[in-house]
Amino acid sequence: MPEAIKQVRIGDRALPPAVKLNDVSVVFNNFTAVKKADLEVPAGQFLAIVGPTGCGKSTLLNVAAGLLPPASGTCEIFGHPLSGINHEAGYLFQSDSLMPWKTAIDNIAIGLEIRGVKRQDALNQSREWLARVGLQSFGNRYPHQLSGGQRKRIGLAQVLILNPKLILMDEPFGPLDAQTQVLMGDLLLKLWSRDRKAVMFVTHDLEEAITLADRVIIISAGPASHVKGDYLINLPRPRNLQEIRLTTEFAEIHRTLWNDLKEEVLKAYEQGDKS
Ligand SMILES: Nc1ncnc2c1ncn2[C@@H]1O[C@H](COP(=O)(O)OP(=O)(O)OP(=O)(O)O)[C@@H](O)[C@H]1O
Repeated sequence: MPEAIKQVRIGDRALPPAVKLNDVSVVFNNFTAVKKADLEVPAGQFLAIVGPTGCGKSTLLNVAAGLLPPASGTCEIFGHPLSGINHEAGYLFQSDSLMPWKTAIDNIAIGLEIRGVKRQDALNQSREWLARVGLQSFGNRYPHQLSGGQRKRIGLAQVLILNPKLILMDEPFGPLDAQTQVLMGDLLLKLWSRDRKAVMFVTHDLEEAITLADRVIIISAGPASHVKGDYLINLPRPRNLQEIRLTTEFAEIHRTLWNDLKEEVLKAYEQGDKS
């Protein structure tokens, strides 16, 4: 196994993890989507979850978000059992969550206003976030007047302005073209490295997972998915996502993880052929 990765042992850390899934199973009607999954995300860790289509990546994220109660097993957030919505978490999903009738600056400010922050203070903070995501001169535009990548940047600011202790992302850059995906990844890492919140980042893209994350877990093909592989990624930070893909270390990590993932992808295809 290359030096830049190593297998992770779960359960030997001192601080309460941001997320701890213990023996979690999720059942939809009679279909067991996830079976007895164990997973810890330590505070401050950027964790990427990869696996073949339909393996249960979003399901695990939805359990951590408190949107989906497990049929059995437990979910703890920073050491406390989760019941109902996870209020420590901010979410960024594949689809835009911007309000079409509000300008960019108002879309970013809305979460603070809902929390009772005075409008002027919320707008001032929103302006700072517009600058951080490189859109300072786009504050008065409505979502339909922005590109897909610009809308994503507003969405990112909308989440981060609320300063969540945990960030949950479900293929957030999936709909973007390849170049914009890389630029968004660089921006995400730049913002994340300021205060290193815990992140659960779901993606089907192994390259994206390795370049962004401190740790990558591989989920087995469904049904009854579980955590199959768990790897720490010791690539140096700060990272330039375009350049890091060209390194020997990246190639070695990719080869190792792909060997693990490939089998599950093939299983998922076979199951798809039979259905
Ligand atoms: N509400 C639901 N009712 C019934 N089955 C569901 C429901 N939500 C998800 N599933 C099933 O559970 C399994 C896991 O779904 P999930 O969306 O978590 O997979 P995923 O790994 O995120 O997939 P993808 O990469 O394609 O987005 C799939 O077989 C899916 O069809």
